[in-house]
Amino acid sequence: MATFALCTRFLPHLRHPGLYPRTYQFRNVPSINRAQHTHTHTHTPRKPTRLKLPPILSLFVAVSGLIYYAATLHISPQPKTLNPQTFTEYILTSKTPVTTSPPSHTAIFSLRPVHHPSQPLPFSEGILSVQIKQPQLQIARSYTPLPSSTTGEDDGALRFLVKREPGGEMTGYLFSLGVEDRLFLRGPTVEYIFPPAGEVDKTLFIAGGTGIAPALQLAANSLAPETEILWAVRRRAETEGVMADEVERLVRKIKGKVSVRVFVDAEGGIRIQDVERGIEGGKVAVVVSGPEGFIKWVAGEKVWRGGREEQGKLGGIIRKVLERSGGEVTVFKL
Ligand SMILES: Cc1cc2nc3c(=O)[nH]c(=O)nc-3n(C[C@H](O)[C@H](O)[C@H](O)COP(=O)(O)OP(=O)(O)OC[C@H]3O[C@@H](n4cnc5c(N)ncnc54)[C@H](O)[C@@H]3O)c2cc1C
Repeated sequence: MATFALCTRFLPHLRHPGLYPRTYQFRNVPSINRAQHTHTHTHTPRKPTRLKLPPILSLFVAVSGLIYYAATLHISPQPKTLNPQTFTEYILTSKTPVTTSPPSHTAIFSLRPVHHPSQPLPFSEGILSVQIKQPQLQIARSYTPLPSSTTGEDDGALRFLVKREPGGEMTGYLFSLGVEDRLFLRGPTVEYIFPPAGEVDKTLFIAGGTGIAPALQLAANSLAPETEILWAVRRRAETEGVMADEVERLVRKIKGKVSVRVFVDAEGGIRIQDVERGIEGGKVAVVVSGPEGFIKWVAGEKVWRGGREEQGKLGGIIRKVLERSGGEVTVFKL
């Protein structure tokens, strides 16, 4: 979430499917969190035996091989359902502004896949994002699916809370689309792996603006016994209308596990005491998500090193709180 200027140009020649064996990718996740399985396999080489074939039979074998190769080119097409390598087709089913009065800069986009997915997305692993393509400019940007609004069968539908950026290349395109228009998505990427059961007593999620989308996704799926969300917004209207419904629905669904507090900038925003109270008592995983400036103010800035975005030093309000009162805390900047 951190970089609103992040831009992924397509490099199709580097995206050979064989190079990406996973059905989803990981980003910004310390490798220590990932299970590594290595197998050692000993093998005694056998003496090679050479097969001698008559010339006519060799020709037959070669031609059959060519025919098989040509045929398999047609029977192994690109996957049709969401995958990290290729873009798959979705249809925009609705585009609902968060509020109409006053008109809001944010809207919830609902998408349905053209091809029914064979398996659900791994929401229980961690916070997932997917990329949406802007076909004219050949760019893609990441967006965070909101938790599912249905309790029935998973039909692969995805919903996104998107803020329209003035002059934004992708959001200008998204907001210009109409219902029934086609979009192209790839992913998912796991942006943050949930701590295993029993590892934390609570998650404190500090979200700015559309950073509420990963906060709700985490609250709906993580194993932490409690999630407290501090949601900072420029205008209260961003938390009303369909977003108020969204938050209320989740709070009802996972009763007692999640609380959401709204902080409006003009009314003072998030204060140091709010963060202090949030990390009191037990082991707390703090996750921060929102625009670059917000992340810097809350937890210090993320840094780019060797073409990769890294966590950077802990700073901002959280550092001040920990220096003042201590605490058993891990911090992750999305
Ligand atoms: C993992 C992840 C998840 C995300 N999830 C969401 C989500 O759920 N919802 C959401 O709304 N966003 C999300 N984002 C942000 C999203 O990916 C886009 O960055 C965002 O929508 C803006 O894209 P854009 O192409 O419209 O804007 P851009 O064209 O990238 O522009 C962004 C802003 O910068 C300004 N700008 C651009 N270039 C310059 C320049 N050279 N000089 C000065 N100003 C400039 C533009 O005017 C605009 O105001 C996520 C990002 C990440 C990395």
